[in-house]
Amino acid sequence: MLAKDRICYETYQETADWLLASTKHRPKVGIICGSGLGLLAEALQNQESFKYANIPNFPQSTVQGHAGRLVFGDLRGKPCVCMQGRFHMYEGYSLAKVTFPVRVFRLLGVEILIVTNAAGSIADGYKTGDIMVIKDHINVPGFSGQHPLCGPNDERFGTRFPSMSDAYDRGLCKLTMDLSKELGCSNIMHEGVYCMLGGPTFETPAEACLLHKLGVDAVGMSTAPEVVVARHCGMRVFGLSLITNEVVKEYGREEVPGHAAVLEISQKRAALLQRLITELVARMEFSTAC
Ligand SMILES: O=P(O)(O)O[C@@H]1C[C@H](O)[C@@H](CO)O1
Ligand code: HPA
Repeated sequence: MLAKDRICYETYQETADWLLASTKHRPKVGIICGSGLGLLAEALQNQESFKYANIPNFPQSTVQGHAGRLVFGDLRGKPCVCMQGRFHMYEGYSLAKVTFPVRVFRLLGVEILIVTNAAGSIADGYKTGDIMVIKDHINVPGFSGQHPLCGPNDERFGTRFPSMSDAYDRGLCKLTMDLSKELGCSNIMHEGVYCMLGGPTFETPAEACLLHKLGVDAVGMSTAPEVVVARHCGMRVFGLSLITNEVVKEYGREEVPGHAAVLEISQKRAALLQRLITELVARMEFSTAC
C-alpha cells in the first residue's frame, strides 16, 4: 500500500468516537450489504441511520444498489450495525478506504462481521438465485500485493502475520446450513469458495475456465479485503454469496452478465437472506454482554 493511502489509528478512532457520541446503540454484529442487498438493513428494529456523507472520514458509495447509509438497530434483541453500501477497489478506492468501516466497527465493539455479496457462479450445479455460505476465499488482488495489510503493521489492531486458515467461522457456517433446513431453503444452499477479482469487468470465458480449474465456486469483486481486516483485528466472520448470474464458460452463449440483472436477482432474494441472517444473529453468542 502506498504511504499516501495509509490511514492512521487516530482517524479510525475519530470516526468511532463520533458515532459513539451520535448514537446510543452499541453494536456487537456488523453487517455489510452486497449489491442490491440493502434491504437486509430494513429488518433492524429501533433503527438509527447516518448517511456516509455526514460521517467524518467515511468514503462515499458510488455504485448503483449501494445506498450509502450506516444503519444501527437490533435483530431479535442483538445490537447490530449495517452498511447499506460497501466500497470496491474498482471505484478507485485504496484498500485502506475499502476496509475503513471494518476497523471502525471494531472500535465500536463489534465482535462478529457478516459479509454478503452478489457473485457469479463458477461451480457446476449452482443456479441463479442460489445462496452460498462462504467457507473460504481466494484473494486474487492479494497475490500481487494489492492487500489491505501491506505497509507498517499497527499492533493495536492485530499481529503482523495473521493466519487465514480459519477465516470463516465453522460454527456459524454449520449453524446457517442447519437453519436453512428449518426455513425450508436447504435445496438452494451450498458451501463454497469465493474468489475476489478486481473488476469492474465481468470474466472472459477463458478466465471463467481458469477459475473453475482452481476450485472456485463463485466469483465477485469484493469481500476478501474486508474479511482479512476483520480477522486481523480479531473479529469472527461469516459470509454469504448470492448467486446472481452464471459466469459464461463457453463461447457463443447468448446471455451476457450485467449489473442490472445482478440487482434484480438481489432484490428478489433479499427477503430470504434477511430471514436467514435474522435467525443466525438471534442465535449468536458474544464474549462480552450486550
Ligand atoms: O458489493 P458486491 O460484491 O455485492 O457487488 C458485486 C460485484 C460488483 O460490485 C457488482 C457487479 O454487478 O456486484
Ligand atoms: N463476476 C464478478 N462479479 C460479480 C458477478 C460475476 O459474474 N456477478 C455479481 N458480481
